[in-house]
Amino acid sequence: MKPATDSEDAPLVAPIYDMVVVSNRLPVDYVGGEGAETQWKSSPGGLVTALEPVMRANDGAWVGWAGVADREFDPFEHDGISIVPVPLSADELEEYYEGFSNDTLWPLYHDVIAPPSFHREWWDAYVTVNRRFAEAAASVAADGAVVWVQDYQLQLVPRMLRESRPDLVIGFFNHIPFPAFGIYSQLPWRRQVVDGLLGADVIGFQRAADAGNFSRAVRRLYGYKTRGTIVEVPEEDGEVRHVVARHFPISIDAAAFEELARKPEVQERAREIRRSLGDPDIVMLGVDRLDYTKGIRHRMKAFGELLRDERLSVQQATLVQVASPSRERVETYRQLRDEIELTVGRLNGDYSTLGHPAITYLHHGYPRQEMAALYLAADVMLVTALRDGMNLVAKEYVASRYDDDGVLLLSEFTGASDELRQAILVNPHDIEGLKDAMVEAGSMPKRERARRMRALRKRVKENDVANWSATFLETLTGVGKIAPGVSGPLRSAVAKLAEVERLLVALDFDGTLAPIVDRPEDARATERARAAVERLAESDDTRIALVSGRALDSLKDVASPPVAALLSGSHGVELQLDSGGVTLDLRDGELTRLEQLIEIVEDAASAADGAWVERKPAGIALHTRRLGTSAGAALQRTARERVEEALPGLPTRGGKNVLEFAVRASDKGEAVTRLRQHSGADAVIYVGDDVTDEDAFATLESDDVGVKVGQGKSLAAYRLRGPDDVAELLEVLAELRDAAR
Ligand SMILES: O=P(O)(O)OC[C@H]1O[C@H](O[C@H]2O[C@H](CO)[C@@H](O)[C@H](O)[C@H]2O)[C@H](O)[C@@H](O)[C@@H]1O
Ligand SMILES: O=c1ccn([C@@H]2O[C@H](COP(=O)(O)OP(=O)(O)O)[C@@H](O)[C@H]2O)c(=O)[nH]1
Repeated sequence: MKPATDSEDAPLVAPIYDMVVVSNRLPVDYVGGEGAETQWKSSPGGLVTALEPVMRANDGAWVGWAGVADREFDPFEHDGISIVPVPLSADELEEYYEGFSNDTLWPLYHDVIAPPSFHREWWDAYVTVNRRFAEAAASVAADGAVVWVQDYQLQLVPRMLRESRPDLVIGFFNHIPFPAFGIYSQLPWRRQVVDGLLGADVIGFQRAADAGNFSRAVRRLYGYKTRGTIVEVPEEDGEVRHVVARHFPISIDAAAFEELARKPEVQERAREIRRSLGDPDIVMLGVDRLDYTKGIRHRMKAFGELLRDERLSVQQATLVQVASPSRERVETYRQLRDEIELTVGRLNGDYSTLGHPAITYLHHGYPRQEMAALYLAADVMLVTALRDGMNLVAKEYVASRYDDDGVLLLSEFTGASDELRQAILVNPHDIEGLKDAMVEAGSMPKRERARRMRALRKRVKENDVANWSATFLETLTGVGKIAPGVSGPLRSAVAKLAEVERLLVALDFDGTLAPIVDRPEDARATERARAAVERLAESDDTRIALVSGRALDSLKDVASPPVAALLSGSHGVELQLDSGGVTLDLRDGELTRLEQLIEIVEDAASAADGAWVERKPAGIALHTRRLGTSAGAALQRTARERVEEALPGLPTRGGKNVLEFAVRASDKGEAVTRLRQHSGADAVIYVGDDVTDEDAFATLESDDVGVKVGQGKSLAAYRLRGPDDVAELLEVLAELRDAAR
């Protein structure tokens, strides 16, 4: 690390970074001292744990607060990461961080476990500090850079950035829950906060339920339309901006944790920890920031009652509780510390014997290596949070247990419980249930422990932190390398989908089942894709639908779909459902417009060699693939201008080397909605490659799966490279569905 100095001049920054992360905390906190090595220590909490590997992999800048008031630091480099410190005064620290962030938003967003305080001067400080963070980010972001803002302390930054730097691509990730509207609506500044967030292009949440709560808040406070994961935000210029609000469950560097746990010195340390505890049969472990959301009191109460009722003894079982110091100047946290320490003292006084402590309480923050040793030493990991955005400790425990041993007891109020279903899931408010679960965990047979841990480990490895950031950033920018085949997370999503009773498999054709070719009439699905589609179409509980921009006749010619397939052509204008008929009938005005349209576009196309016009039942498509990029773009511009002049307001839509006009507005989203209704599907998987498929992705709901084929900005959560990988996906789906029956 280069030494950081107090700066006398303005900080040395330049707008050179293509990727900027902005979070309240930097990965290191300034802790004083003179030597370069002793001035900084790692920051607490899961946010830093998760983002550090992401930042190391991207050559970006990390903008944040250095953990100390009234000090300014020049930008510096730490462990390969460019750090841009933002200063906070002592008053701001009190009002923006301890006050509005941790005594207003934190309790409010965690279901008012503690009462939130609302103070107008705290809000003013929050606005001022958010503006400072936005300015700092803008000052280092290159033209068109990606800026990824983190967490509840900085919810106004996306809008502030969009206003000052419309060139930026802006993402936001909320690490904590987003509450139900009944709770959120208590916030006096509820409209400003939602507006601040809507400045982002993509807003990420930990759980689908959080994203749902946010969308509801948008509808209730602003009346904006939301479709699936999309919020339609009207802008001042009259345009409608699409903001994605969906869940991206965060994770850890699972391989790094396993590697740490496999080190002989870590294993020796784990044995040493057990010996120091008097070698009991069962070591129970809790690791948390000392926070009232973590349910530390509930777990101690349950453990104390088990000792009292002699369902456990201290010779048999001991509890190690790491409670790392957190937000110590906030009154609720001080009170909590007193209460916990009183409880520990009482329980130890009542139940400990020499050499057999009831509770070993450690009010310290430990380095990662010690954490890994603790995880290995623990037979039972207790995660009893009353509400927690994710809880990375649960995932770290699983990642460390390469021996397939250990039991995870996990609160259903953590984000982690959405994924870690093979844990013993508990409601920590139910003390009797919690006690039973603790006894069950302590006495679980080895074979059962191994079965559960294997399944948990598979899940954590499949969705690690690299996958989390890649998925978020791909949604944000549409770029990134797509790995070959069906990725682990997509496979997991499909496995979940395979279990629903009625499934709709909706597929685009060109570029998805069939490789793109120069002459549209030559397109054919690959043999493998066709076989997989036919296999899926054989069962009554799975409906196949082809959703194409092509006219229905042309689709039938090239796709030869299975008899049972539902069909949608001309971007949702034509539908062929089970009754066999095609729904489309143009009114007189539409027919006249269609004739005019054909004349204009055919005339424009006749001037360009290689241009090709396709007539559709309710429109026309101008294909420019054979013209080359600039000539194609010029022809499209001319056609667009001439149509706009003669038929103003006619719906148009650009695709890959194609420009389409329609006399009736419809899109693939409407088609999917109609197909969903018709098939009575409980869930939908939609796979498509073109920009016109984005309308379909926009209608998907939280239990659905959207798969974008190829590169490009997309609302879909998953990616595949091309038709061969689509075929593989459909084969996997067919197999899992057969297995689920
Ligand atoms: O910075 P502090 O005030 O000391 O607090 C530490 C961090 O705590 C919170 O962590 C959250 O993020 C984790 C990773 O996504 C997640 O697993 C956990 O459930 C959350 O509570 C907070 O959100 C961070 O901003 C703080 O830095
Ligand atoms: O003494 C400690 C206690 C916790 N942690 C780390 O802090 C993070 C806590 O993240 P979590 O999501 O569980 O909760 P948060 O504190 O962010 O609310 C995890 O990576 C822990 O390994 C740590 O390094 N040392």
